[in-house]
Amino acid sequence: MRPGPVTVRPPATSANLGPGFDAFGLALELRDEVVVEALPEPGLTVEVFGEGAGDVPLDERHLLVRALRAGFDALGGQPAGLRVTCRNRIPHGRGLGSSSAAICAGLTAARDLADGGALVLDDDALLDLANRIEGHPDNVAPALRGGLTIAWTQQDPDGPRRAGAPQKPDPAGHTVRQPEHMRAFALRLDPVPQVAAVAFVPPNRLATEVARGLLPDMVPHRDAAFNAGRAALLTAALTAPGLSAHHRAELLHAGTRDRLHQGYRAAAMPDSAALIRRLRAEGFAAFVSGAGPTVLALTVGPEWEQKAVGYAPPDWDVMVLTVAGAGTAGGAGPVSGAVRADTP
Ligand SMILES: Nc1ncnc2c1ncn2[C@@H]1O[C@H](COP(=O)(O)OP(=O)(O)O)[C@@H](O)[C@H]1O
Ligand SMILES: N[C@@H](CCOP(=O)(O)O)C(=O)O
Repeated sequence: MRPGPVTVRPPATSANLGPGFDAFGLALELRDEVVVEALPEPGLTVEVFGEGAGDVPLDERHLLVRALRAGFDALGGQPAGLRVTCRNRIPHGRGLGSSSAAICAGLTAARDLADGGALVLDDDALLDLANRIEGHPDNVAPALRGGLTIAWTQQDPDGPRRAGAPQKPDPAGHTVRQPEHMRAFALRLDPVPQVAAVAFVPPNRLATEVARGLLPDMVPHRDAAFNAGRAALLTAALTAPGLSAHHRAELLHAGTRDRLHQGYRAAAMPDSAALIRRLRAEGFAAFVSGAGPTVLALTVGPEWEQKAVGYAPPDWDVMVLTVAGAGTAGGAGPVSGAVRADTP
């Protein structure tokens, strides 16, 4: 174990993007900053500045600490003591992936502090472990890989024998929500550089767990078929080169329609639903970011960004965000994934 400190900067992420429920995710250039140090003396110190300060627990229940512990468990051992400093900018409980950012930051920091960490917990194992903690892969995939990601889970023939996979939930509750044999995978794509996102963040929160509870067990076949087609269209609208801005905006608008989750959740976020209707009527590719209540509009250039910003309700925050890790898909270097770690 190295003492560090290690600094990790996980990005915000927007999941679903309309039709890609639990599959699509986009990394956004809005980052928390976390510094983690392994100490020789026992003890845990957690400091939080910015988002979540005075709100999140400062002990072993802290989400990032739980991820650190799960990471160290997978890597073979815990350090004697830990000091964690969080400077948070990603809003909590708004659908911008704050929990995924914390989980991915914790796991990445644990891996960076462990000698030979990347050999035991490679990028694929890290994604899988992050998904086990978060419970769905669509935020952790872009947080770790950057850009636009399509994530999925499938049965793992190696099951619990696979390196890095926790054998069972440990007594301290270090979280294993996914069934042991379902493994997470992700494909990373690069949206064209003109694409950015305008995030409209309301003052109220909606916990993802609560929003997931609003979804039905079954959906009509025609709705599933509708979403499958729109999801395929959205992938092309985000990544196909050579389209005019006008044509791309039209395809993004059609490609962000959804019938599988937003309608079922609308009653829990009526102001977001109303803003989406307004933006879509003006031609913007607007949808609920993750489980909400943030609204995201995909844009195709500065004029679209400026026009979209004008629709922000008075007491909401509005941010124009570029895609995090854009242009580095498959590339080498510290920003090839979206979580950036600096070790001295
Ligand atoms: N940086 C963080 N540090 C500690 N806990 C966090 C952090 N980010 C998120 N959380 C926990 O996750 C909760 C939000 O998760 P969730 O409901 O999934 O919303 P989000 O869409 O922001 O991910 C917070 O209320 C907090 O308990
Ligand atoms: N697919 C999930 C995404 C949740 O994202 P979050 O940022 O709100 O945690 C869902 O829609 O439940």
